[in-house]
Amino acid sequence: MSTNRTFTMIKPDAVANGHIGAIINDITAAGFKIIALKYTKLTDETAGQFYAVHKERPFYADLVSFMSSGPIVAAILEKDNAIEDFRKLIGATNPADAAEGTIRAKYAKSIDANAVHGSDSDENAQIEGDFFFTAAERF
Ligand SMILES: Nc1ncnc2c1ncn2[C@@H]1O[C@H](COP(=O)(O)OP(=O)(O)OP(=O)(O)O)[C@@H](O)[C@H]1O
Repeated sequence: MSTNRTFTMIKPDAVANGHIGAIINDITAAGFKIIALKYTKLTDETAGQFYAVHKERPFYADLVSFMSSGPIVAAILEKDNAIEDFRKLIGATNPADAAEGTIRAKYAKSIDANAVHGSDSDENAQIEGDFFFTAAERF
């Protein structure tokens, strides 16, 4: 299992608000290399599968319907210390708590519409990347 990769999604709010380019620019400027990239849309079913770990949480239904409400961008990123550095780059889950200059501080509106996803472990980065990309789609 790779320890230098993470998985991200630019969520429907940030796509709808025209922030794809700015967010990808912030990501590459921070030293992440794009290994795979896809503009796509989740259905209720695929969003439910992706977030199955949160099934028992009170916000699960809202999260699934939000994540399938519009197109997203999915990507696998590579950098030393990718998981931790990417979570620093995006900031706290709730943009109200996100440090100045982080992606969520700049582009997110609320805890549910929080602009981006970042994997929380090497294991989940692998699982989440595999959810969206075949081996032939990684470069
Ligand atoms: N209290 C909440 N109310 C509404 N949505 C929430 C709440 N907590 C988390 N979420 C949503 O569920 C997602 C997953 O929650 P988690 O606790 O894994 O946060 P995270 O790891 O910072 O976010 P992500 O997994 O998207 O990077 C969050 O990004 C957010 O969109």
